[in-house]
Amino acid sequence: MIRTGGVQQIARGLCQIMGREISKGNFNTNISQMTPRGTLQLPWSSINSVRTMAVLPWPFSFQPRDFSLPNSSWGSDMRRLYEHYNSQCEVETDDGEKKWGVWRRLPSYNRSLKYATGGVYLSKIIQSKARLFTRNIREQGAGFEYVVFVNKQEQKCVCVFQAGHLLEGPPGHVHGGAIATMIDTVTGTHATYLSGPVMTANLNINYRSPISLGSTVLLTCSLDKKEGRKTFVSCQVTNTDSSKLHTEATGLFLSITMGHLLGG
Ligand SMILES: CCCCCCCCCC(=O)SCCNC(=O)CCNC(=O)[C@H](O)C(C)(C)COP(=O)(O)OP(=O)(O)OC[C@H]1O[C@@H](n2cnc3c(N)ncnc32)[C@H](O)[C@@H]1OP(=O)(O)O
Repeated sequence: MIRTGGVQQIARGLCQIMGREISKGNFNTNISQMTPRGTLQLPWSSINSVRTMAVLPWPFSFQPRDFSLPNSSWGSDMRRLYEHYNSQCEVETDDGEKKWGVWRRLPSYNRSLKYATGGVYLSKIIQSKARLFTRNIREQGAGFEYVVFVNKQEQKCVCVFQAGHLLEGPPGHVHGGAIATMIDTVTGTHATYLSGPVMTANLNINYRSPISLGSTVLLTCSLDKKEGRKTFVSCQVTNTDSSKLHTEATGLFLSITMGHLLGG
């Protein structure tokens, strides 16, 4: 039996991951939880044992690894596009003051809810070995390497995605299911950022041209409309200079209460 407080804490954790907070049942953007470098100030920083370990860099600490940060497997296109958007997350005013830019980098963990809630309620809803599907391949560069940036002003988000060798479908090219996974992940993240907790109700995907294994592509998502509990998002997957369309998709996301995930 989950107490109401537990459900609220899980919901709050999910929203903190997305840079939002719950206020009297509404979702409000809360950029005050984000540090100047675009990462989230998460509640576990107040937990003593974690704070003690936080001085050590991953993988030598129990601090969760943020998978959206560059690693040695990233190729030049991936790094260049990361820098391009990351440099617009923070701008310097004429008097040298740092201010938020139009983009935010979203951190990415392999067990978002656990880290967001300190793991207190996680064991009651998912197995201890559960991991986020896109973040469960240990070898860097072998699977899904990606980083998501959101632009609240334009209700737009981009994902820079480098497809590793374990995602092969047709020889030398990326599996359609892996592309669908990334589209679901990024459109779902965008819908969550805009509307709070959602689940995918419908995805329509048109594959226009194959994606070479190992290449970097851009997923660009925009909000089409919101109607009550429904958030409609569209997505284009292109090469890095947007001159070639690989895939296009539309998604419908339904807002849910955390009770929906708990089977309520
Ligand atoms: C922090 C890390 C973020 C990572 C992001 C990862 C994103 C990954 C997202 C996912 O993969 S979610 C997993 C895949 N999705 C599912 O498993 C969802 C399974 N389906 C459900 O749980 C329910 O069907 C759903 C929550 C989607 C809707 O059930 P509800 O009972 O809440 O809604 P209901 O069936 O009453 O429908 C509400 C409205 O939506 C409409 N609707 C529902 N499903 C639809 C559908 N498939 N197509 C079109 N319309 C649909 C429905 O007609 C109705 O329209 P009206 O209000 O206008 O009458």
